[in-house]
Amino acid sequence: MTKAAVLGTGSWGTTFAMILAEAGTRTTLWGRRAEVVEAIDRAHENPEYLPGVRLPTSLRATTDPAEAIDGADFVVLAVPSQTLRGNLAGWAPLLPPRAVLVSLMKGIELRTCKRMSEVICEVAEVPAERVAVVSGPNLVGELVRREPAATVVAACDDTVTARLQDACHLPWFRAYTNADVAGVELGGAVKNVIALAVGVAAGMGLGDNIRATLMTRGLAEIARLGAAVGADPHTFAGLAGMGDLVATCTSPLSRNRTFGENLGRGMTMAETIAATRQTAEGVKSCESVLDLARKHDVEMPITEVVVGVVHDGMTPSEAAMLLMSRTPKPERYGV
Ligand SMILES: NC(=O)c1ccc[n+]([C@@H]2O[C@H](COP(=O)([O-])OP(=O)(O)OC[C@H]3O[C@@H](n4cnc5c(N)ncnc54)[C@H](O)[C@@H]3O)[C@@H](O)[C@H]2O)c1
Ligand SMILES: O=P(O)(O)OC[C@H](O)CO
Repeated sequence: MTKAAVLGTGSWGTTFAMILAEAGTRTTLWGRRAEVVEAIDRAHENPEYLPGVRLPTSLRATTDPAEAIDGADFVVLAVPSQTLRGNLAGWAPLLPPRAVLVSLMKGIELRTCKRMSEVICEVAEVPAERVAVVSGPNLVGELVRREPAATVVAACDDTVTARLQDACHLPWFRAYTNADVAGVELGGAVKNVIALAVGVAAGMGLGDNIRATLMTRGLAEIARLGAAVGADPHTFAGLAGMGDLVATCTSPLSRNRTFGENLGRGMTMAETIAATRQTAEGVKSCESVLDLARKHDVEMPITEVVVGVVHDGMTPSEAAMLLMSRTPKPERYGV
C-alpha cells in the first residue's frame, strides 16, 4: 500500500490528507500543535482549520515528524511558502532515500525568487526527478463538501506523476498529469497576485468588465513570465493556469481575493492582516513575483500595482489610474 506523510495541518494540508486517505493511501499528518493533532487523530476533526468536517478514520496525525515520514513514498509539504526552507531543513535528515517530495504550496520565495520545487531540491538535496507539485482550482471550502473538482499533478518523471495521480484520484477529485513543473507552479503562485487585484477592484465597487480585464491581462502576465522561465505556454490555458485563476478571482472563498477586497473597501493593511487568519500567499509572493519578472525583464503592470497597494502605500484609486493610463498598445498574449 502506498504511504504518504503530509506535513502541515492547515486547511489544504488537512484536506489533501483527507483526499489521499480516501483514495486508499495510508496517510499520516504532521502538525506543530498537540491539541490539533490529537483532535485529528482521536476525534477525526481539525477544529482549528476545518471545524465540523469529518475526516477519515484511517487518517492518522502526530507531532513527531520522524513518525509521520517513516517509510513514506510521498512526503507532502503543506506549510506557508516563506517558512518552507526553514521547516524542510529540519525534516531533510528524516527523508527515506527514495521518497518523492510533493509541494502543495502556491508561492515564490522572497529574496531568492525560487519556486517551491527549486527550494525543495536545494534544501533536501534531491534531484528534480524526486519532486512533484499539485496545483489547480482547489478551494478547500468546496473540497471538504466533496464537491467535484480537478487538479494537476506535475513532475518531470512520468512514473512519479502516474503514481501520485493514483494516490490521490477519487470519483469527485480528478487528478490530471503534466510534465511542466515550472508552468504549474507559476500558474498557482501568480494567480494569487491577480486575485488580490481583482479583490481590490471588487472592494472599490467596480464591476464585471474590469474583473474580466484584470483576469485576462493577468493571464497574459502569467504567460509572459512563464515563457521567460521556460514553461510550456499551453499550461496556462489549463487547470493550473486559467482554471485556478478563474476559481480564485471569482470565489468569495478565496483568501487572496478577500484580502484584496478588504483593501479596496478602505481597510488599512494592518486591519486587513488582522482580519486574515490563514495564509494569503499573494501578499508576500507579489514582491518575489515582481523581482522574478524584473530579473527576466518581463513587464507585469498588474503585479506592480499590487505590490504598490500591498507594500508601498499606493491607494486603490491611484493603482486603478496607473493601470488605465498606460500607453495604448496592441493586445498581445504571452511573449
Ligand atoms: N486552502 C486552500 O484552499 C489552498 C488550496 C490550494 C493550495 N493552497 C496552498 O497551500 C499552502 C498552504 O495553505 P493552507 O491553506 O494549508 O494554509 P493555512 O494557513 O490554512 O495553514 C498553514 C499551516 O502551516 C502552519 N505553519 C504556519 N507557520 C509555520 C511555520 N513557521 N512552521 C511550520 N508550520 C507553520 C500552520 O500552523 C498551518 O498548519 C499555501 O501555499 C496555499 O497557497 C491552499
Ligand atoms: O484561498 P486562496 O486565495 O489561497 O486560494 C486557494 C486555492 O489556491 C484555490 O485554488
